[in-house]
Amino acid sequence: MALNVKEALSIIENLQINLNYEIIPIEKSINRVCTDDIFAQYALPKFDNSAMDGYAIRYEDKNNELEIIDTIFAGDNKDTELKPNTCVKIMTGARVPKNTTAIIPKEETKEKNNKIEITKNVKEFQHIRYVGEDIDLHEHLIKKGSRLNFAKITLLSSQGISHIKVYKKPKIAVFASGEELKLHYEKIEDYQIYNSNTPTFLARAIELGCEVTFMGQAKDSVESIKELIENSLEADLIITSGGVSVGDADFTKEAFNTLDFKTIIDGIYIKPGKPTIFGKIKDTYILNLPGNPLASALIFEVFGKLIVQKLRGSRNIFHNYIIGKMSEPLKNKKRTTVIPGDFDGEYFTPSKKRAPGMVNVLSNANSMIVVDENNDELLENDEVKILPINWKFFTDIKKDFITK
Ligand SMILES: Nc1nc2c(c(=O)[nH]1)N[C@H]1C(S)=C(S)[C@@H](COP(=O)(O)OP(=O)(O)OC[C@H]3O[C@@H](n4cnc5c(N)ncnc54)[C@H](O)[C@@H]3O)O[C@H]1N2
Ligand code: MOO
Repeated sequence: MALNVKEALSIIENLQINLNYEIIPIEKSINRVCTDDIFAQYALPKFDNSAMDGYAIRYEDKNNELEIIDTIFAGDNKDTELKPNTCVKIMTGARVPKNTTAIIPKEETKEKNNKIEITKNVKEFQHIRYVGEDIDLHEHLIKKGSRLNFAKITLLSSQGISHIKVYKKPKIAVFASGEELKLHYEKIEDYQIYNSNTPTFLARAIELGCEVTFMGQAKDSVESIKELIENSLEADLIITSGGVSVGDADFTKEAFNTLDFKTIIDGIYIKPGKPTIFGKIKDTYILNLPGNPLASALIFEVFGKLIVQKLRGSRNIFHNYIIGKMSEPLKNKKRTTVIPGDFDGEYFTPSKKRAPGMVNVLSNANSMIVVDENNDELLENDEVKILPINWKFFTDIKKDFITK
């Protein structure tokens, strides 16, 4: 029996998955998910140091002439101590001498005969970077299940962590079925169409951090589909499309059933894409999406992406959204509906053409909204929850992005 959207999402949220891990150099960990919480093993800064090239002084001496008693460079290991009416020439990043309570930038001093005079107001403790003000010792730096990106790599390298334990990339196998389909590099007859779904899911799974295998294309026979499924059982997830509705050539379900397929979801009350099937053979999950290209792509965005997040070991297994406004009104029929569209940073404009069988929709859409079955009309300027699809957030319109 078909499930509603919340029920289907909750099943995905609660999937119990055994994840494998590996240890890799941090430079190679971009977009991977870490298996453990990571805590700081060093405070940062490790020692009180200067934020400016200039002079370390005792604050109470600020109005006096100060004798330069030493010079300290970043990386020096000196234990110089400031005595009354002395100062130390210091470079940015160098450890401050004992008793330092202010750093005076070079350009705020006059130097003559190995002495300095301060020419500007001084605040106590100015330009000193204190131990631990950036990172405390034992601070929780990275949460288990976080995606590693350049900024997390900043943290890891600043701690001298060279290798990190990450979950293995999920293995995704993709194939399609349908006698009318030809692969994009094959010759095509007038009565045939190109298989655009398989390359779509291969590309999307790579974008989402998976390792993909293209398994080929099944013919419309139980035997052929069965062979492809059996060949794909090393994968963590098989994504296939087509053959899920009630047509005479829809053999996918039958092929699954001969292979001890355990159904987890059999249909979701959503439009498009109601005839979606999700299940498992042994340890391999199978997402059988509808053949219609837009329907399958949108179902993948709403449900498939979260399955991938689970398989990646990510802690982020829920959709997030941005609030925007409708740029135009929209009618909704009595079904929870996924509407692709374009969000310009303020307004969401539904894609003009969006029939389930179309291919020319998502290349011009950066996001989607999911409209509740009980909401039969959205008006212009109504607030909506916008979920990202292609979300790099650059635009072809030059905008003034400075907050004034
Ligand atoms: N009598 C009914 N007919 C249909 C129903 C229904 O409830 N009762 N549901 C409709 C809905 S909704 C959908 S969605 C489709 C699902 O069909 P299938 O998943 O069985 O897919 P196919 O019949 O194989 O193909 C549907 C459509 O998509 C094209 N297609 C399939 N695979 C690909 C591919 N890899 N690349 C590009 N295009 C593909 C295929 O040529 C068909 O046009 O069923 C409705 N019918
Ligand atoms: O709901 Mo079907 O999945 O219209 O395309």
